[in-house]
Amino acid sequence: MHIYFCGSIRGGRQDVVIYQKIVQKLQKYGQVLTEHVSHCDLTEKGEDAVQDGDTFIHDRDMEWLMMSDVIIAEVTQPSLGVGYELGRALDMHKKILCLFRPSTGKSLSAMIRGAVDGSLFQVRDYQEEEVEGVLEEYFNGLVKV
Ligand SMILES: O=c1[nH]c(=O)n([C@H]2C[C@H](O)[C@@H](COP(=O)(O)O)O2)cc1CO
Repeated sequence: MHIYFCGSIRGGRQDVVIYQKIVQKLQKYGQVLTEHVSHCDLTEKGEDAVQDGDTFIHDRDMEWLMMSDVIIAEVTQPSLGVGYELGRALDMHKKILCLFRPSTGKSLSAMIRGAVDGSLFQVRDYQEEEVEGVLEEYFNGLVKV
């Protein structure tokens, strides 16, 4: 299974430790194409060492998105890039799970929570310590579909 993980980069790296926890768990279910999003040495400048810069990043990520069977996004830290990825993935009719932590006091964008459709596009509110269980539940549910 190809898994696309979305998390904030230029939007801010405050949640990178949670991204690491999520990616480690996701790797039990398949290949995480965007593993770099969880690397603690990736700063909010982004992958500035990549040749051809932002066009390369965008085109590579869109290709990975197309190849993906499922998209998992941590959406607590708002990110333009993650919002864009989710909109594109929705148009591709991909299975999408957005993870949000209300305990931060933040309010998730209506353009994400309001996109929930009861099947392909899901939002799950969670607490940090629950994240592995939430992912297990989601992937066990996918197997049954
Ligand atoms: O260097 C990068 N590499 C990369 O893969 N991305 C993708 C993956 C992330 O899920 C998302 C983060 O977007 P943003 O940088 O706007 O927070 O965009 C984004 C950047 C920088 O914008």
